[in-house]
Amino acid sequence: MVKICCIGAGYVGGPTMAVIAVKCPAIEVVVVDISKPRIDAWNSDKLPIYEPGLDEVVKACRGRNLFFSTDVEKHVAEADIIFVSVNTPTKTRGLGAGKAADLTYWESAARMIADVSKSDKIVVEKSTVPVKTAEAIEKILTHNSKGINYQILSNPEFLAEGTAIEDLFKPDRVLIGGRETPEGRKAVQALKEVYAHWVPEENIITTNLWSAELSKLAANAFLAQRISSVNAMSALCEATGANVSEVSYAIGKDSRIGPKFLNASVGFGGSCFQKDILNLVYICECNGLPEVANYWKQVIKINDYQKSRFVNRVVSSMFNTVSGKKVAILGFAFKKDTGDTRETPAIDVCKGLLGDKAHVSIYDPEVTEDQIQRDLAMNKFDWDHPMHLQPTSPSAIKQELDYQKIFDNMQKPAFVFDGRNVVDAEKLREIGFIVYSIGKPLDGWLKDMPAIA
Ligand SMILES: NC(=O)c1ccc[n+]([C@@H]2O[C@H](COP(=O)([O-])OP(=O)(O)OC[C@H]3O[C@@H](n4cnc5c(N)ncnc54)[C@H](O)[C@@H]3O)[C@@H](O)[C@H]2O)c1
Ligand SMILES: O=c1ccn([C@@H]2O[C@H](COP(=O)(O)OP(=O)(O)O[C@H]3O[C@H](CO)[C@@H](O)[C@H](O)[C@H]3O)[C@@H](O)[C@H]2O)c(=O)[nH]1
Repeated sequence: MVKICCIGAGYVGGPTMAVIAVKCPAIEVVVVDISKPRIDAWNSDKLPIYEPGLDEVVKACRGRNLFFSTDVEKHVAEADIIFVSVNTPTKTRGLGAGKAADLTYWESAARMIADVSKSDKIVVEKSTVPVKTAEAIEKILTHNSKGINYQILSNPEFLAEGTAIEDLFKPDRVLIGGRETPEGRKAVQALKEVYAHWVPEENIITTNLWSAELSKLAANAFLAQRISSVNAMSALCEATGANVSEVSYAIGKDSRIGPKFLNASVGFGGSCFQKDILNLVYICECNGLPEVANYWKQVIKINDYQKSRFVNRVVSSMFNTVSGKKVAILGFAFKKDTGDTRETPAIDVCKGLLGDKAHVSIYDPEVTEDQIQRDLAMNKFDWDHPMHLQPTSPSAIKQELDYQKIFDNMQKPAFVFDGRNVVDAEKLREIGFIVYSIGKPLDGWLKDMPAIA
């Protein structure tokens, strides 16, 4: 029986391994993590992450050929294929701080693999890493190899949160990069055979290591760039009376552009886009390509602009101050169908409003109050380190929450600011609200109160 061990039981490690286990009953899959609470949760009825369809998949194979354990070394030693799916956050200090990927967790996983292995291993990079990381990992492993043969593969993950199970069941493509040597090709083939249990062969792409590593960063950069492009248009729409939804629809009908990822928003969030673009920018700078670095940096600048433009719109429309005013925030995670708050634009919006002394009440059905408190107290980039390294919840910014706000109970004029273009603006206007929708023709009130980002 082939044995797979995945280091890192997070948003990627948990769902990807559960899907491998359910699709390959003859393979034993063990997911290991240094975080005991996380592993306990994977072994309980309340899984540590919320993803539609995940519960069913885990229940179908947990205890059969899918296991979750903190006994990291034992399972790594026994495995034939080791996936490494640990976090690769943005560095907060030292060389490349604020841009480069922090490979501390990756390096310690690699050193541990070198320490405990007694048989040949295929080591798969599942985490998103800078180009050439495989070379560094190879050095760590072979330097301490004790005659063991290691093959490093890059197999980046393209799942999106909220649709992880759907994406894993039917991936647009699976990408596997490996060394162009006989041993490298054999390792690529072994991993290909795992995916071939359910992914059509033509959707499994094989490349060299560096192409696979770079393709992951490039895919995220292209996706984020589309959002920044449409968000940049949304500002122009507001200034001209055009409607961004109509513009998106019209351009998306061009088959060369396509309709997806053209929804204007308060800005993209999530643990990947910003981190991976910053990483790309850093790699460009390190390779003496400042023009290319600046090009991609602009995607993040527009995203920051969009978030502050939204806050400024809120503040300016309420007579240039929200001090003492009650603002209800509906939704805090970075997108629907997830409880993940990493880099959610809601943090920037709430911090902007709190900075102007608003009284903020926040509700999200998938996010705990404790998590929201922690997010609003944390410094930029600190969120993507394992939970046990994060500060515990403070009480300083705790405010009374009130979910009962309806028009009749609100002070007038009453406002709704829609950062996702999800409310029925016309209906709300009929009730009497002043409504701001990103990139849509402005209500008279908002036109008279120009917001400067
Ligand atoms: N979240 C996504 O949607 C997504 C999608 C594609 C790729 N990625 C990439 O996948 C990687 C993991 O992302 P994630 O969202 O799953 O992160 P995560 O923080 O949810 O999970 C990472 C886990 O690794 C564990 N860990 C860290 N060091 C360890 C060690 N030495 N030994 C054992 N366990 C260790 C942590 O405790 C944590 O539980 C990142 O590189 C990310 O960029 C994420
Ligand atoms: O038209 C759109 C589409 C998305 N978003 C926002 O963009 C962010 C990211 O959304 P999405 O890409 O759906 O979720 P992620 O889980 O961050 O997935 C991205 O990041 C993952 C981690 O690398 C990759 O694996 C996925 O392919 C890539 O889509 C969210 O805040 C969305 O609200 C928009 O504002 N407008």
